[in-house]
Amino acid sequence: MQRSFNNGNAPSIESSRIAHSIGTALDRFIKNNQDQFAYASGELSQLLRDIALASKVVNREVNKAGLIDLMGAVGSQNLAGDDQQKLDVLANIRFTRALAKGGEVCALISEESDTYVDLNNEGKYVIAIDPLDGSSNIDVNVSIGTIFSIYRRKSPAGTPIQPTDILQKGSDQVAAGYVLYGSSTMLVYTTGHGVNGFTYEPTLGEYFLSHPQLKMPEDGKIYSINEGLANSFPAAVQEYIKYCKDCQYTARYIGSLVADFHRNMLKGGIYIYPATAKSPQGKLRLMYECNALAFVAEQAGGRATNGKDRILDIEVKELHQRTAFYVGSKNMVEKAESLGIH
Ligand SMILES: O=P(O)(O)OC[C@H]1O[C@](O)(COP(=O)(O)O)[C@@H](O)[C@@H]1O
Ligand SMILES: [Mg+2]
Ligand SMILES: [Mg+2]
Repeated sequence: MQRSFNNGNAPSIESSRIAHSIGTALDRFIKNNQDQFAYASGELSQLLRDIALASKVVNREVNKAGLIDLMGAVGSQNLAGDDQQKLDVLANIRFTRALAKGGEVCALISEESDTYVDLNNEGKYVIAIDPLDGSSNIDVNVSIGTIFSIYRRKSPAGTPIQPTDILQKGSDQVAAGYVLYGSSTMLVYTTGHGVNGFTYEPTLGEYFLSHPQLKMPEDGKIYSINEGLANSFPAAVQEYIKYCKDCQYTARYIGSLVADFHRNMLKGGIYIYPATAKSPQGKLRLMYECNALAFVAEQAGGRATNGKDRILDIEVKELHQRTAFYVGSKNMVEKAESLGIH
């Protein structure tokens, strides 16, 4: 299949290089783009390979969750007070094990763990992860995901982990991305040199480049927000929703952040989870949900804010810190900001 990248004009060298890289296996792609990583590329390869490996196992379990008794809750709650689903816990185990075995990670921050977990003290990286995003959709066979942020530790490898290693701002991320377990399974990530998407080929058991250099349209006609909570939204958010309706935009809300974000990145749109009466700080977590998607969004030409600050500039004070989240097409987020969202 030949894709034209510039409306039928003679493809530029860059676009034909990109066109021909479609179908490149993830490992090969990382090797071919070693210059894209500030640190020793072997370490990034290993880290992404560990995340890809765990996601393949989780993907297999997600696909047959109903058959292998992986539906429903385990009876305990995480620190956020969410009922932990069996797949939340299992995905957390799969990623923790794969990253521990890989040896590159010294500390793991997870939605499903109250405190960070020490892995390999010689490791140079800290990872924040939402092992299973969209938990309310697990039992109803709707797309779910995994979200990850990768940081370089600040303290020397082999020394005790310091708070400064853990509580890093989003702008300190060296790589970030997500896995989407949808009609197909995709791994999408950035190392600060654009965003690339890989589709999983289950018979070969490998991810292949399918969406090179993803760009988020600057404008869109889709808005994603849980309007069931509208009565407790700030006035400016209600005003922005009215603006979207007046423009006859399309309302789309899956209820899985990764899936709503991914659609809006491809088609153009805005995802909003504001502060509400129930969650006055917002619902979503800065370290393992918003920072990663904000990095991906900005690298794809989009924008991410809490209404006042750029998400990536927000100081991190605690592991499970929440934030209001407005992310998506640049002009749509700016429009919402111009109405005074906060
Ligand atoms: O049900 P609500 O309040 O609309 O919240 C849905 C949001 O909460 C989340 O499910 C939170 O993530 P987890 O499932 O990882 O806890 C997001 O994926 C989703 O966008
Ligand atoms: Mg989540
Ligand atoms: Mg989760």
